[in-house]
Amino acid sequence: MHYLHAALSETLRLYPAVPVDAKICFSDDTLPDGFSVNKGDMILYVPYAMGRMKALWGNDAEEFRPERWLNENGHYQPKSPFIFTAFQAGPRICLGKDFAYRQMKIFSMILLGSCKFKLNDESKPVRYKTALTLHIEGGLHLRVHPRSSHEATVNA
Ligand code: HEM
Repeated sequence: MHYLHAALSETLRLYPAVPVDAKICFSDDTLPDGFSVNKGDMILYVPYAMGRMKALWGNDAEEFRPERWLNENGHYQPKSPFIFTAFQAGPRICLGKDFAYRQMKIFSMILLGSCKFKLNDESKPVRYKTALTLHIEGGLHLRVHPRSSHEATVNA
């Protein structure tokens, strides 16, 4: 379960469901790095870009590597929500975060435990379309094969 939690976090790090998020300043302020903002300014933070920054994730930032979330005992280690911003951070952090992880785990276990998924066309690159939420351009076309009962038991 630790590895699955890590794999889901790694997926959201590289492909955050909310890739860009806007805020409006309520008052004039100075950010921690000295940058000044004025009342009414719109500020954007970009989880899609932050999830790929080498300064935050190291030189392998663009690699899908769930192990980066695990300690030496294979236990999941959460990152600061100010670094892993897929669910936002601070007092307005996503209220459904734990519920979302639970849903994703239940779906992954049921689907991956009973079926194998392959891209319909391995030669066709999967492209993303950034909008309010992250979409796959044209959808993701898959071939789904049921696992044999033996495989399902071994992998359970
Ligand atoms: C992978 C799934 C999800 C992701 C990536 C996600 C991400 C986010 C983000 C980025 C925000 C901040 C939006 C903003 O204020 O600008 C947010 C807010 C929120 N989310 Fe989620 N969310 C997910 C699933 C859910 C689920 C399943 C629920 C409810 C069951 C939920 C309930 C909420 C609520 C109520 C807020 C508003 C919190 C507030 O403004 O105080 N989310 N979410």
